[in-house]
Amino acid sequence: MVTKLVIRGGKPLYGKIRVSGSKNAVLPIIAACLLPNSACTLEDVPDLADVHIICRVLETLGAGITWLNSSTLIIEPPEKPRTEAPYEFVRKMRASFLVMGPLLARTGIASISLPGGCAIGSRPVDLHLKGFNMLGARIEHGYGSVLAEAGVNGLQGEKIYLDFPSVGATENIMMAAVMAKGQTIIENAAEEPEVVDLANFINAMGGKIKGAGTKVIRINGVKELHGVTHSVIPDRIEAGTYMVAAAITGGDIIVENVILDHLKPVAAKLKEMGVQVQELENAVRVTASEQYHAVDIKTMPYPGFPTDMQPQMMALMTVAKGTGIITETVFENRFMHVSELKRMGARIKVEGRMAVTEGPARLTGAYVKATDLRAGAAVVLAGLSSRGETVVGKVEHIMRGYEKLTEKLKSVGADIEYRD
Ligand SMILES: CC(=O)N[C@H]1[C@@H](OP(=O)(O)OP(=O)(O)OC[C@H]2O[C@@H](n3ccc(=O)[nH]c3=O)[C@H](O)[C@@H]2O)O[C@H](CO)[C@@H](O)[C@@H]1O
Ligand SMILES: C=C(OP(=O)(O)O)C(=O)O
Repeated sequence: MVTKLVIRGGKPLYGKIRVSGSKNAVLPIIAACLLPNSACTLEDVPDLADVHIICRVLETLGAGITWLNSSTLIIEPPEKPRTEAPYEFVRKMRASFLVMGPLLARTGIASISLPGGCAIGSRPVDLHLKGFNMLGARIEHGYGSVLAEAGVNGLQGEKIYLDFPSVGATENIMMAAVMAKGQTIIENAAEEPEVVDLANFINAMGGKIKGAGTKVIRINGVKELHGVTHSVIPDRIEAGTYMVAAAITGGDIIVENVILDHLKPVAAKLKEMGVQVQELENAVRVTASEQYHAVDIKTMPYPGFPTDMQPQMMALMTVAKGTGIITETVFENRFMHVSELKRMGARIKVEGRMAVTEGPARLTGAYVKATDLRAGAAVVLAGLSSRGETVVGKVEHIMRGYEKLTEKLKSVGADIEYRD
């Protein structure tokens, strides 16, 4: 079993990398495959640990899963889904909780283990449950699980205001409401591109969702949905990570299969630091400069700067000149990478939700660990630009979100490999 990544850094990366389909778009889309009355085909599905987990969850609920090839998936919905998603899966991946909305829509009842917190925060699901409750489901907690049950009349459309534009709550409520009676309005909804991809998928199946990508989403309930073929959007966070790889190694990479519109805040901050970012057709070229300047970054819900790119940008900031302030507003504990980057020579101080970087630091290889997915990406990026050898432990976190990471990086000249 693979347990670590070994990187011999200091090489500028040159060439082309193709970005895979989005992890965070495909997970809710796979959950939504429980909704229609016939099979769906999903294209550009990334071959990732998280994708295999959600597929196992669907199989447990009675769905049929067939891989046509490494990126095409056929999902046959169960005629009568089972209604329980056990802890075994939810423990491994919080996004398993996204089957609750579709199960409620299909069967009127769902029992899912409560996902605990994780390395980046406590991550409650209160907003998901509040939404289900407003649609008429009774919510009961017990034995580490949550049971949601619609009354005899099924779910009823309602106006739901989210206290925070939660991505998962918006998606889960949208999926629950798609076959409810009447109209559901989600106010202060998440505007992330992954929410839009899910809405497009559901609409192609016959759903009636308007406004996805804005703060107000209107869903008119329909009686049933039918299977379709859908191509998943490119992964904006994977793209952003490779953009930083070009910059931090002093290289020049064309990142292909990119919707640059989804990466506006990342591209803007890279340019502000002095990185050259050139838009191409469905691609972006990122060319390094001699010296970068530190900037201030504040993570926000979309279209703000994505929290999922914060650790990678912090890695780049450590080699930039001057003082930069990174403020994390989305998750309360997303600075686990700081101590790992410091082991590599970075100068960073954390004060509450702010991290202050001082640079430029000359990074050196070290033994570090991937404390979570994007923290792992940050230490890989730092390792690629460091002198000497970096060994990254706990790579299972990285494998959750980066398809063919070593192959892609090797193809642009990196010296990197997974090891047992
Ligand atoms: C699989 C997936 O798509 N994951 C993404 C999704 O996670 P996820 O959907 O879990 O993120 P949310 O937008 O829900 O969470 C944002 C904040 O809201 C809080 N919250 C959320 C729900 C709730 O019921 N109550 C509550 O308080 C969370 O604790 C967190 O502090 O969006 C995050 C924010 O862009 C990304 O970092 C994750 O990569
Ligand atoms: C935090 C992330 O994912 P998840 O919500 O699945 O933990 C991420 O993709 O960076």
